Amino acid sequence: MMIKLDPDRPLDQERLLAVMGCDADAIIIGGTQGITGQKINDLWEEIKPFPGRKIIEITGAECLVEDADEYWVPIVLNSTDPKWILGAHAKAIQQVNRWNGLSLPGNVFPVGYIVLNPESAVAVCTEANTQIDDDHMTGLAQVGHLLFRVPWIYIEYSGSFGSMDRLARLSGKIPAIPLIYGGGIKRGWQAKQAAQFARVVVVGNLVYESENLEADLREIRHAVRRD
Ligand SMILES: CC(C)=CCC/C(C)=C/CC/C(C)=C/CC/C(C)=C/CC/C(C)=C/CC/C(C)=C/CC/C(C)=C/COP(=O)(O)OP(=O)(O)O
Ligand SMILES: O=P(O)(O)OC[C@@H](O)CO
Repeated sequence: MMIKLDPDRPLDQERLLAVMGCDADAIIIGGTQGITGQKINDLWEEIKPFPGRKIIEITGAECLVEDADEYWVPIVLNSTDPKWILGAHAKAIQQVNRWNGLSLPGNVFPVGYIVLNPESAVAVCTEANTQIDDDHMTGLAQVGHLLFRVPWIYIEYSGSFGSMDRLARLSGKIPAIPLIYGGGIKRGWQAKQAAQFARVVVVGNLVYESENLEADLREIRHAVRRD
């Protein structure tokens, strides 16, 4: 289980402690809307003192904070606008080159998103084609992982619990491709289903909406535990 924190949403101390104490495999900082360097920095400073793996999802040059364990760079494989596949990246990397020379640190990894909830901000922002059929989705995952060598394919239903039948069919066709699932995980049974087909399950909105976050995260953690 990984937890995605949104720099654009306030997180009180109690929630922060529940997140940092729930034995997540990693904490990801990332989001689509209202992201500024200041907000990323503020959240980073809050989570930095805690042990555990911390990942920054880079959606622009302003997201660069130092000392993260990993930096994930999203590529929206089903975007209809090349900007979100490589255009924004080409611009941002030139800016990074100016600060950091021509090489990228070894802990920067692309992540191939397939965005499937048409109502989500990320689908709207990237003009994702969310109406793809199973074969198309499989092809995108294969191109991402086998051809572009993207280490992770992220099945993104952000804001809604997605189709586990689809996820099962996808993972059945391409069992060797490491999948991340995110979207609408609120209960243990949902996380357990998703974890049957995806190596990583991501929890997002629940962090801000749960009325008993510590217990909810414990339930989800327990549901996805593989040992
Ligand atoms: C020294 C040092 C720190 C070095 C680091 C160097 C480094 C990391 C260099 C990277 C350089 C590089 C190539 C950067 C590219 C940056 C860039 C412009 C990427 C574009 C990313 C992209 C496709 C963005 C659009 C889509 C998007 C926002 C994806 C984010 C992930 C996502 C699905 C979020 C969902 O958010 P959420 O808010 O939960 O959901 P809603 O949709 O409901 O809002
Ligand atoms: O906020 P939720 O719907 O849990 O989604 C989590 C994550 O996949 C968002 O990128």
